[in-house]
Amino acid sequence: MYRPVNHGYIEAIIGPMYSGKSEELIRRLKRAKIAKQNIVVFKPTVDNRYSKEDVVSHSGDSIEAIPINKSSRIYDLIDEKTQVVGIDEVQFFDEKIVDVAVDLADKGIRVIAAGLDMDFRGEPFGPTPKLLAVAEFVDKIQAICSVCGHPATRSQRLVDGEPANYNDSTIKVGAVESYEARCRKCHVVKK
Ligand SMILES: Nc1ncnc2c1ncn2[C@@H]1O[C@H](COP(=O)(O)OP(=O)(O)O)[C@@H](O)[C@H]1O
Ligand SMILES: Cc1cn([C@H]2C[C@H](O)[C@@H](COP(=O)(O)O)O2)c(=O)[nH]c1=O
Ligand SMILES: [Zn+2]
Repeated sequence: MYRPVNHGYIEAIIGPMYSGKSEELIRRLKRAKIAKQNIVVFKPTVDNRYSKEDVVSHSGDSIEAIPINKSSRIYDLIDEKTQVVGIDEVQFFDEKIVDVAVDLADKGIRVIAAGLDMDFRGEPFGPTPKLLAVAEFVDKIQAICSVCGHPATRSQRLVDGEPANYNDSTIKVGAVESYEARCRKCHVVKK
């Protein structure tokens, strides 16, 4: 039977909240498992929303993951048998996550990273833009705008039901109580 040799590359799955990034990450990782690939999945410790240990989508799909607070920890937690590395919420990692992803791909590992491309202001979020530049494959996916039903590319942060202020802190873990998916036209940031 034909078995391809390991060939490393970086796959990025990006888009706003609720666009299906985690679902797609989980789908690819579960298929890699079916192919008997050795996988290790990471998430940032700050993301304790649905679970501390698992990657969990808004629709309830999940896969076991290792929470870490520093990208270099990945080296301690993989071994020579690791063939696929999954990373969720990549926007929350330090900038070194890009070098780690490149290094793993150079070593023949398939790296699949999912995360927000933009913060609630509609501005590039953390290390995601750099990761896109070095990725072989980028899937930018959309949610459904909660206002008009068109494809949503932005994450609307709401504070007491009102659009958040531009000067709010960038990181605020949350889901439906604080965020909606919106299109460019319906996205509002108070300045
Ligand atoms: N506005 C929306 N647009 C699309 N899907 C939504 C929306 N609100 C909730 N969902 C749900 O979110 C799921 C995607 O969740 P998830 O993979 O966790 O997204 P992401 O990781 O991009 O935030 C969809 O399959 C759907 O069930
Ligand atoms: C837009 C935006 C989001 N966040 C947080 C909110 C959630 O905890 C995650 C995104 O999760 P998802 O899997 O993509 O739904 O990020 C934030 O901290 N700051 C922001 O600007
Ligand atoms: Zn809209």
